[in-house]
Amino acid sequence: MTVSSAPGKVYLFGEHAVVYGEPAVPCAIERRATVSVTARDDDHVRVEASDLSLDGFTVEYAGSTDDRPDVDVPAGLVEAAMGYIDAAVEQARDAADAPGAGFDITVESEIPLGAGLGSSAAVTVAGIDAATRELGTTLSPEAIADRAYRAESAVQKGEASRADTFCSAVGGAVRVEGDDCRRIDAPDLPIVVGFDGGAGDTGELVSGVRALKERYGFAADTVETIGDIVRTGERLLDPDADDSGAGVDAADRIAEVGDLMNFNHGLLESLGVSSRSLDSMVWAAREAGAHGAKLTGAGGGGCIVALDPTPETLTALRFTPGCEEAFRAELATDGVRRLE
Ligand SMILES: Nc1ncnc2c1ncn2[C@@H]1O[C@H](COP(=O)(O)OP(=O)(O)OP(=O)(O)O)[C@@H](O)[C@H]1O
Ligand SMILES: C[C@@](O)(CCO)CC(=O)[O-]
Ligand SMILES: [Mg+2]
Repeated sequence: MTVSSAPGKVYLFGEHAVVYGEPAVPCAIERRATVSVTARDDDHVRVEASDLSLDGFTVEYAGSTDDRPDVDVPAGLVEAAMGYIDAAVEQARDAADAPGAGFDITVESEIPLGAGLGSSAAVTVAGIDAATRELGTTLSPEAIADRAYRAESAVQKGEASRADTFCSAVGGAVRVEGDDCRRIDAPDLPIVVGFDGGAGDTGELVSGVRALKERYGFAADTVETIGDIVRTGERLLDPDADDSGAGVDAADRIAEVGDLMNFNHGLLESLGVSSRSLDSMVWAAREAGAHGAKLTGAGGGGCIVALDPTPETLTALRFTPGCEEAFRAELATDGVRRLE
């Protein structure tokens, strides 16, 4: 058996705009998906993903193409839910030049699904890494990132950037602009996450932004302005990379990163990807004294990210109607981790 894990992420800034070639800065967080893979004698794929919940159903299923799960859920839903694992298996078979390889796969995850914390990227990255190693091929984190991007892109019908998968594969804070992906130095950030218990559909939300952008010039400008926020923010995170932020006190720089996150949230809201519960968690964090707060990931529901070194935001979120869970998130310095 081969076991790999990969982290989820929050976006400090840049989601959605990154799909159109603007830069984005996601940060990996210590919430992981763990995938265990054992090669089979035949070409079947059996998947156990017990925390996969589909509109209120929790299913445990087996089979990739032939023996689909025996549950009372429409086949299309299961197909959609299994897409990332199927795509990861395809990438691993291709990388190891073993088109007929079969696997028993178990997925365990601490990352809520569809909530903006990159569960799909983490499952895909860990799945590709474990399955390729099980077949005797070891890829670099960058090669895993590239294959995971191709897998996510296929499932999301081309509506994906490299940001989530690169961040999950290499860990830390990263900067992604088109095909240019790199790790960046970032200070230790006091990250707090609020989760409304809900989810958004990444593909649908991305299409919504695309439609607005095609219809209105000012929506296209909004996407470009998000890029400007990222270009300003990255100089604050890593003043050594560019001396425009040098000489500014570290605490002041983190406070300014918070201002930029607030600005970024407003623009995401105007692009139609926020929700009432995300907005109310953002406001709860701001009123509690957070440096800044914004939705993270595709939006529509799910998580917000705030910066606050004090316990105030965490406490306020826990008392905010609509917030189901709030936690402090450690930056994950490791990306994909090889456990067995
Ligand atoms: N534990 C898991 N087991 C199996 N599949 C999972 C698991 N976690 C996530 N997935 C897959 O990822 C899908 C969710 O991906 P989606 O991109 O919609 O949200 P996300 O990655 O959590 O958030 P975002 O992309 O906004 O950061 C699930 O529907 C499922 O197909
Ligand atoms: C909305 C989006 O920018 C981030 C989802 O976590 C989509 C993507 O980059 O693939
Ligand atoms: Mg995703």
